Amino acid sequence: MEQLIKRMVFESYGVGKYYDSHIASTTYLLRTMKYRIPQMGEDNIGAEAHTDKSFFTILHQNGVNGLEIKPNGVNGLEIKPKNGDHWLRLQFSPNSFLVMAGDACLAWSNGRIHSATHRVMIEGSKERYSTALFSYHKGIIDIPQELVDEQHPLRFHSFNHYGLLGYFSTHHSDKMPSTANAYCGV
Ligand SMILES: O=C(O)CCC(=O)C(=O)O
Ligand SMILES: [Fe+2]
Repeated sequence: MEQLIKRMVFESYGVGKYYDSHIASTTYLLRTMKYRIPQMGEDNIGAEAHTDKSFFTILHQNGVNGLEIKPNGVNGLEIKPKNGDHWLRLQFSPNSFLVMAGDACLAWSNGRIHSATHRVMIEGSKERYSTALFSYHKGIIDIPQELVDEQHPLRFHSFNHYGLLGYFSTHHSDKMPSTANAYCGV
């Protein structure tokens, strides 16, 4: 599924010729999460607000909602609100998968594909389970020159995806909302 979506994205941006070499260097991490019901006195934050550092994340959940997306700054999606400072709770059926762009995709696309800020809030009386497939890239990710033009001046330099992960693990803080900008922003 990740590869199919990547092919669709690459082809829709007219850069399908880079797809094969990109896939050849793609790596994956599969992680399952259990969010238990908060005990008395605990807050209900399952995962703090963040953007993923992956290229893509594909999420599946056990029918218990809780994932919330901050629509602030989303371009071109119909969910753009007048006041972008609230959280949208996602409701997706137990047999669906959610595909989200991460910071590597944001940089690769020269800022055209948004990596949404999201968090997990646990409410109700059912434990939540989710499984996430994160895709990464071995080696350097180049920004396709076709995605740079007068309306979209170069925003990111070529970058090492594992380098971005390392940078995030040593530098992240609430005051630095975009790891991609800090690590490889122009
Ligand atoms: O459990 C979820 O739905 C999301 C988890 C998540 O955002 C993450 O692991 O990066
Ligand atoms: Fe995430």
